[in-house]
Amino acid sequence: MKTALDKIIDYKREEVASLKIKLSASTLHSDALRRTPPRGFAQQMLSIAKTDENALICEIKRKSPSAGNINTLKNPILAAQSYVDGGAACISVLTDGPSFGGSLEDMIAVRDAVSIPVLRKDFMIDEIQILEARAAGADAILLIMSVLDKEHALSLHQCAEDLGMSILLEAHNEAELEQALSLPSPLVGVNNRDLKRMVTELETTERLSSMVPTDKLLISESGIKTTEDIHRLRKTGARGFLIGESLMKSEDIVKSVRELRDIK
Ligand SMILES: O=C(O)c1ccccc1NCC(=O)[C@H](O)[C@H](O)COP(=O)(O)O
Repeated sequence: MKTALDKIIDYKREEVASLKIKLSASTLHSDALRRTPPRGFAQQMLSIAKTDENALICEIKRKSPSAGNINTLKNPILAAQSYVDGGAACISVLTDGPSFGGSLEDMIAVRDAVSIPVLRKDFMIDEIQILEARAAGADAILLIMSVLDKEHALSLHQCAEDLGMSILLEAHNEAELEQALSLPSPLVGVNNRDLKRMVTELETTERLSSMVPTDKLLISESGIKTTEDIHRLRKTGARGFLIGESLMKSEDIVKSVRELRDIK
């Protein structure tokens, strides 16, 4: 049976095919190069983590396959501004429509409204999506190891790097993490959510953390809700945290971000 992730990748292939009919890679490439250079997403994460503070990537997320509706979010800019006021290091904006209710327009609006780096969170399988992301202003992209073999991940990594973007590499198990660690980006995310079984366990970061060398920044992703969760994850050496649902559901986003950021 197909998992939610398999279904997402199926329709991403269709989206990529239509994008290629609608826009040429060379036009997108010129648009991407005409943009002002990307904000340093990796630099921002690394410099905060170096001070032993928590570098939070706060996510704009309306709905998800695991949670259903999270926040109708009429204006993503308001949430993004609260993230900035709370002290987020960077912002991630889900741009997938069918499963997450996001759009590239959300990312553009957020990127224009804030001055911190912004990641286009989507399921990247083709260079054209990366060109589209940079042409729209994105500073960083996510590469999910479970949907890319090593060669494919390396070529997408190269494409993003050539455009000056930062790359967050995501792994959920030992083999994926090995693949992520073989790539140059210093940002290594361990996703606590098993995207195939849709189960979220913070133990995943605890189990895999010892594989991550000190010259990489370990970023724990998904299922992070409380100050206790951050306490627990900091013990693994993680100083980066990617948080969506719990912040999107918070009644006071600024306060929640501040609390999670300030935990030592
Ligand atoms: O969140 C999902 O249900 C999901 C399902 C299938 C593929 C990806 C999915 N999530 C993407 C993410 O990586 C999370 O949005 C991110 O790590 C934040 O997680 P959370 O704090 O649990 O919202």
